[in-house]
Amino acid sequence: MVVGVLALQGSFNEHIAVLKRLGVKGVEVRKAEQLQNVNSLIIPGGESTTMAKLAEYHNLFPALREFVKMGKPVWGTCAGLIFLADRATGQKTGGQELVGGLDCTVHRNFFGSQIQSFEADLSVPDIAAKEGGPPIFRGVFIRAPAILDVGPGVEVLANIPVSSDKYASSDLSLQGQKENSDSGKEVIVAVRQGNLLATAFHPELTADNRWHTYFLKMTSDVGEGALASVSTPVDDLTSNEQAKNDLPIYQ
Ligand SMILES: NC(=O)CC[C@H](N)C(=O)O
Repeated sequence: MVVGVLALQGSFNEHIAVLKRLGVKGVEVRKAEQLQNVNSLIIPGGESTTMAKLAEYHNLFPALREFVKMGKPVWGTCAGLIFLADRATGQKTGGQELVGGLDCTVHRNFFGSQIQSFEADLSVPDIAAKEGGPPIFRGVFIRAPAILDVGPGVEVLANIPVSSDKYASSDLSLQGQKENSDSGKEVIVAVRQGNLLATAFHPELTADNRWHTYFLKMTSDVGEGALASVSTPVDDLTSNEQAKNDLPIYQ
């Protein structure tokens, strides 16, 4: 199994490091033809406008769309989620080209600027049921997007509560979003739609491999034969501070 990681900009090295930890070959993808040699693709976090400009420059969009249409597994983290969304709000003037395929509306900078980045515990029972370990996952949100609405074919994997002022200023109140049990408001931060997986946060910056092992199983389900044994150590689920400190500052 070979997993491609779009390597135009952003945290592609961190994803490749996790794949290596799991004994899987991760290859940097910068050209359309390289997509022919990978079973699945991770689109990393970074800065989606910059990434889109680079993808346009390298004429990657047609090949990326084709890859999605062929039913190959694609996982977008953060800026990668924005890439996969059919609809985006909060874009820079003129917007940006998207790969699309994921029936949802994403708000590019829902949680605010760089200094409003944060970490939070997320309840993701579906992934824990498949990958083992506790139902709580650490979410590292760096200038993160959020999903404002999803189509009927999209499975919501994780939500996060948001303050009522944030909620009121985001047009969500107009869209009849779900209220959680404490009668607070919440937004969607992880989804799956068939071959597409998307997270608004950065699992590659934690020591918890379960999002990656889940994606590798999506890859082996589609690809050739059984997945080489992939371990899921769940004894140390703390954030990888070093990896986070090494991240470039997104603008
Ligand atoms: N960490 C990230 O990938 C941030 C994404 C950023 N909000 C963007 O628009 O691209």
